[in-house]
Amino acid sequence: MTKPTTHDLFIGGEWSKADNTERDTIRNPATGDVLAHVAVAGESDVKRALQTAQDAFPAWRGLIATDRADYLYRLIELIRRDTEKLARIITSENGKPLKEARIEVNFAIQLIRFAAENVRRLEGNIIPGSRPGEKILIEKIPHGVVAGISAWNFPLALTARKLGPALAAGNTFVIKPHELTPLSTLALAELSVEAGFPKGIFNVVTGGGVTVGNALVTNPITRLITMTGSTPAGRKIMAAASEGLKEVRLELGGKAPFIVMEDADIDAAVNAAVAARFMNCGQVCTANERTYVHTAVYDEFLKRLRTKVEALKTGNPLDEDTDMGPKISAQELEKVDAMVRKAVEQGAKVELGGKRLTGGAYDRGNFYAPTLLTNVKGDMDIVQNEVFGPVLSLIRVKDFDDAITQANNSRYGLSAYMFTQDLKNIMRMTNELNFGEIYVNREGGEAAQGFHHGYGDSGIGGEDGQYGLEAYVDTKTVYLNA
Ligand SMILES: NC(=O)C1=CN([C@@H]2O[C@H](COP(=O)(O)OP(=O)(O)OC[C@H]3O[C@@H](n4cnc5c(N)ncnc54)[C@H](O)[C@@H]3O)[C@@H](O)[C@H]2O)C=CC1
Ligand SMILES: O=C(O)[C@@H](O)[C@@H]1OC[C@H](O)[C@H]1O
Repeated sequence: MTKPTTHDLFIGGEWSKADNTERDTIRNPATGDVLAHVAVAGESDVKRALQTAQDAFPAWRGLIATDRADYLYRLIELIRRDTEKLARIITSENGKPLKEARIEVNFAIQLIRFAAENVRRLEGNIIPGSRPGEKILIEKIPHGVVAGISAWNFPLALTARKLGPALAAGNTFVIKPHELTPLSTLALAELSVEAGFPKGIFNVVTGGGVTVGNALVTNPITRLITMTGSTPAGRKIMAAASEGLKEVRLELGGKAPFIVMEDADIDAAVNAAVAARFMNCGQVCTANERTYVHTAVYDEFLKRLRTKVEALKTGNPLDEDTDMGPKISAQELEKVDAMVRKAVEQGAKVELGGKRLTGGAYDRGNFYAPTLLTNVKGDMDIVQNEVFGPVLSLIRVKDFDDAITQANNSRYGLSAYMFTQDLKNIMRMTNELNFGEIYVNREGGEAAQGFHHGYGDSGIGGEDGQYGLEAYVDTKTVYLNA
């Protein structure tokens, strides 16, 4: 076991002690080992970080877009150089297998790269004026100080997803990583120094949501809040932001349906269903939370699915052949277990797993068995509430209309999946499924150039791609006369 590290806040391009001496203990969810002791910001520290970002704003916005992009390209090079180190930090703090952590580092690079490449395309408009000779210009301008609040499931990529467009567009940025997984964001801060970032454009304040997060949201300096996390926390943030009439972008939970029709390529569908459910121990907002299979292929699908789930190797996430690591925390583990118990009470059948993994190294971490439930019905709690864990619920549907009706019966609206070869079904599903991101004949995984956006309880705003980048700018209209 390596010695725990100690971390201060990152304000004004340097490490800065919090005004109090309190520290959060960060633990490895696979072993329980203490990884680090991290500063807990107080309200005065949050104010200081925001003021520093505010002071850095005029010079940063004054740079031409390509100069701002060049700083981001320098950061990207350093992230690429340190891929292995960053991946190991992600795996230690979050518990995802190292092979997935490497993918996350690359995704972080792609997200920042898209922002750097496309900031020159933040184009405005010139509109004919309402007086002779007049031109009306609508230009895109940065908001000012952007506050990021992120989740623990993709600790580096979620920071990158917000930092890239915020900075590229000329804003300055303060982020609060999740209190369970601040270490990869702090490592990114270290790299920003090496990249020569101007002081104050990127700041990190660590600590809890109700304290540090709320102080970021309510401070008048903050103009835009971009958050990833749970629906209840998103609601609170939106309510708190309303007082200052601030813009919010909230990327919240999901309850993706995964539809398999009778003409689907069954092997491809099974592989994708498993990837979309068990990646990151099921802790993904786009995860396959409800698998709807046409009755004509249900038995065959179940047979092949069972083989695939049984083969998943759960264990030490640092081992190259591990498929699934632990849940992030004991609390999350208990939540999932309680949901499975409730499903069984309501009539579900446990085909595989359905319990915490114990014995040997499992006793030290938050390990849950890859779980397969059948006899699941649409009105069960497990079909309505986000599991965010390694539990695949299989539901039989009688036909296409039944699949669409059941899939749409959710208060969430982020992602949906469908497997079918029939173009008519595909056309109908893409029209009728009430979800912001639909994967046809493939597993999930957003592209940096796409748009990651959900309806209903899944949030408001959206991120990534050109639409996501546009969220980080405001407009200014100029009536131009000589
Ligand atoms: N959209 C997604 O991808 C994610 C969804 N979740 C869902 O949320 C559930 C609970 O996870 P949590 O860690 O408890 O999520 P959470 O929503 O409490 O935390 C997300 C972020 O919001 C901050 N936060 C919480 N309350 C706040 C407040 N009142 N004001 C300002 N900031 C606040 C937290 O400190 C953290 O940085 C999971 O089981 C899962 O269902 C969790 C992580 C990511
Ligand atoms: O928070 C989530 O789970 C999603 O936004 C997630 O972030 C990076 C992954 O690629 C997404 O699915």
